[in-house]
Amino acid sequence: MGFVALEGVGKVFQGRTGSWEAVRDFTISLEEGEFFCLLGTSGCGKTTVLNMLAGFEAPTSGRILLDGKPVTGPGADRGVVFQGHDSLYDWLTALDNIGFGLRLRGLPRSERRATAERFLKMVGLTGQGAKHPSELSGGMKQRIQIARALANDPRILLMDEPFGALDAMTRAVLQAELSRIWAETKKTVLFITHDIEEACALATRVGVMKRGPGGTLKAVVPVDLPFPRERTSDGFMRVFREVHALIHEEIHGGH
Ligand SMILES: Nc1ncnc2c1ncn2[C@@H]1O[C@H](COP(=O)(O)OP(=O)(O)OP(=O)(O)O)[C@@H](O)[C@H]1O
Repeated sequence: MGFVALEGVGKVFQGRTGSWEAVRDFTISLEEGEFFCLLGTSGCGKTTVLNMLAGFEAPTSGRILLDGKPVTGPGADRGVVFQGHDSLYDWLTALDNIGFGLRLRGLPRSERRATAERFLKMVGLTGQGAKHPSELSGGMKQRIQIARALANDPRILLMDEPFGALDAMTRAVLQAELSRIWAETKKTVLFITHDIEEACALATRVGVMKRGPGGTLKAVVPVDLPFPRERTSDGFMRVFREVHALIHEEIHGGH
């Protein structure tokens, strides 16, 4: 069994207009240290899968195990990074945002500060720690979110389209930074994106989902290319085309 195991996981939401099967029979096993990108068309259930692993939503069928133990709710062993920046606390400085989880865990101020500074540096923002979120650019806020998640030393990083709202240039820079940080920290990452190129640039494996209702894993493509990825290389193009074909079928109705 892998470090993370989703076994026959399903989710049916009960809403005002009836029930909706968001995810059906989703099974995947992730090795420790792997970077798994989950791709799929809008509404196929990607966020629902991530939310269940994060412990924000309970599966209605199947089970989820982290290091052999069932996931029953959120925990410090999982760090979550979202697309928006709303999850940063505006009344705290960037440094205090990074150290927030450490404060909750009761670490002394000096230790918190040293750890927060270390992660501020890791995301390339040394010297910017005294700024508040409203004084930071979108890219900087995403860096702070990543630093905050890492400062808590989670076993796995769960990232839901973290670069989705950024311009193409900032996005490319942050992709490169994340790839470097991943290599440095050896964290396991589950990364959701709509962007095929982003997935092929970052992942050790790309999972493509079938469209909903009842979104499920359709195929897993290993990306056996060295880092940093050369996006114009033949190998990259080959993987890109393979993933693109899988997504294309979902958009255009093939099954
Ligand atoms: N709390 C909820 N109650 C009812 N239905 C929900 C709820 N959350 C999600 N859904 C439905 O489940 C399906 C999957 O949603 P989800 O957000 O997981 O998709 P996604 O693949 O992440 O989409 P996107 O790429 O657009 O963010 C959608 O049809 C959505 O409307």
